Amino acid sequence: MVGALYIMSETGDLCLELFQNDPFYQEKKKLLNCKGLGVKETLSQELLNTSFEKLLQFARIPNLDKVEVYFGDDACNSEGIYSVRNEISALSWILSLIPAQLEALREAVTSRISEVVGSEKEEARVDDRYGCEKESRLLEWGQNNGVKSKLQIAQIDGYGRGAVASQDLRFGDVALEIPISSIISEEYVYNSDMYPILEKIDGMTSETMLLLWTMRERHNQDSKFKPYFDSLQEHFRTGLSFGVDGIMVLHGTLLLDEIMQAKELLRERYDELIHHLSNHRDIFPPELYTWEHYLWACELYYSNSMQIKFPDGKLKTCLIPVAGFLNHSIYPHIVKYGKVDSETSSLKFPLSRPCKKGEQCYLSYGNYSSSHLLTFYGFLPKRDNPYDIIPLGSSLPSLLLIILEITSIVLPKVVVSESLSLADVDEDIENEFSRTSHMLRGTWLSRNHNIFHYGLPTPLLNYLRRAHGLVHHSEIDLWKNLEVEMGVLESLRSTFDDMMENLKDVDTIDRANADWDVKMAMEFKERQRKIVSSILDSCSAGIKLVQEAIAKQSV
Ligand SMILES: C[S@@+](CC[C@H](N)C(=O)[O-])C[C@H]1O[C@@H](n2cnc3c(N)ncnc32)[C@H](O)[C@@H]1O
Repeated sequence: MVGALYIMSETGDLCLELFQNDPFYQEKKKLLNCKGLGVKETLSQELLNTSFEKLLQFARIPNLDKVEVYFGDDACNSEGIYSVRNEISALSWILSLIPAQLEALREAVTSRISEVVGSEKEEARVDDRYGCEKESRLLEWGQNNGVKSKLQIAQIDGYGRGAVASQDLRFGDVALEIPISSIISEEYVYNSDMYPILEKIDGMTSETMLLLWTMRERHNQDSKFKPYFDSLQEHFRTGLSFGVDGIMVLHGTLLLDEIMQAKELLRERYDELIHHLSNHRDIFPPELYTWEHYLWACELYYSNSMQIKFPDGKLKTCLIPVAGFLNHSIYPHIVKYGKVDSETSSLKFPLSRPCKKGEQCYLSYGNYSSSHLLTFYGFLPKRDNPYDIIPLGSSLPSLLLIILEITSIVLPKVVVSESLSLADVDEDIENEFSRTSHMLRGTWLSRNHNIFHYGLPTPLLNYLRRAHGLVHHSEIDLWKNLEVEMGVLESLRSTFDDMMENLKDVDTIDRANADWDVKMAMEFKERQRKIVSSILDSCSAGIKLVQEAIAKQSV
């Protein structure tokens, strides 16, 4: 629940409200205020059909996620759209809450959903040479086991297998429905001979039990899920399977450490598990529990499992036959799918935006960065990923060091607008993002490159200004302290200059003939370079703007 939208019974007016328990309540309140809106708004009954724009403006804000809140209004396009994801969430949120009697309004929202997406349509290039026999067998199994589908499975260029709409699908249509009985969940472990052994192992989680069950069940010729296991890939190509050459290419990126640490952790866990299972060879045959098989199962769960809420309220990690063919997109069709419908005892995948016959139907795996998608899913999104952020925290010690150095060498100089009391200042500081949650991303995603913005995120700039001793409350304070602005931009530029230096490739690799992991690592590094280079360009352009302003002031 991101906020409320309800009809007042006495007047029939529509009420909109941002909930106080929203984790970004203060930031969202500010964003609403910037648009001339309050945290509670009422749209009168008579004006309802004409005040659609106001309704949408409001609805976007409760539906912003952490990254969108952080980059704020600077990332909006000229029509006020923050992102396709946010726009779809806002529109489907409105649609899910406005009552049937407001027919004209419902129609306006539905038609806007199709418009948002109109520009994001992607043709699926189906590779007809691939027979899809295993996939057809799984679909047939699905049909016999109560799966209802409006999707076809095909081999799609650049995606492996994928799901294509077999008819025009509209907002709200259920593309896929899977009965609970066809979902692989922890229940199968509890009913197996493994459970009495596994439950006695300290720290054993239901996820690990299910993983160990899967490793054996995959080879069971009589398994209820045989067509599903047969349809899975022999090898997953995720970051966890990167070879030495691929890893070497990642030198200079934060991803290198992430992958190395993830692999080390998995190896440690495997060694511990094997130690426990070695006394039960009849139930855990050693040939099925090798490191290679364990890594395969981990990659299967990372790239194919879903977290599903069951009617008992429990969140369970599941493997979902047929739904496992849905690929991810930054502009997904299916966003809300994580809850079993207790009336039908099935999991439904409804559309949040239309999908035409023949188009690939995409799911949202989550708002993940490309480094996460590469490590755990083994792909990079086709287009710019707005979640490709460079976090400023423990993973970026050099920048933090500079920030801390700045804090300790510059004498605190507090600039407060006359009209503000000290209490206002404290509240303002507390409401900012905490030091550890600052981030940067490609500055081409911002439309504000003016002085004091530079395409860089405002919360970070404000944090750095404060580290330079400047607490400001209006642009006038910034104009009066242009030397602080200069210091902020120069320290950022110097940090990212170092980062760029580390991202340079030492050797030239023959990309066309390189292995899959080397190619992917090169592509990832190239994207990192593009982001860092845009930050450097913004710093340089900003420094020029500030220099010009200083020169003008001194005339
Ligand atoms: C749940 S499966 C989807 C079906 C998968 N394509 C297959 O052939 O089995 C997830 C895997 O699909 C691939 N995938 C998902 N989304 C993708 C995308 N946008 N681009 C490329 N590959 C994608 C990745 O290999 C990922 O690990």
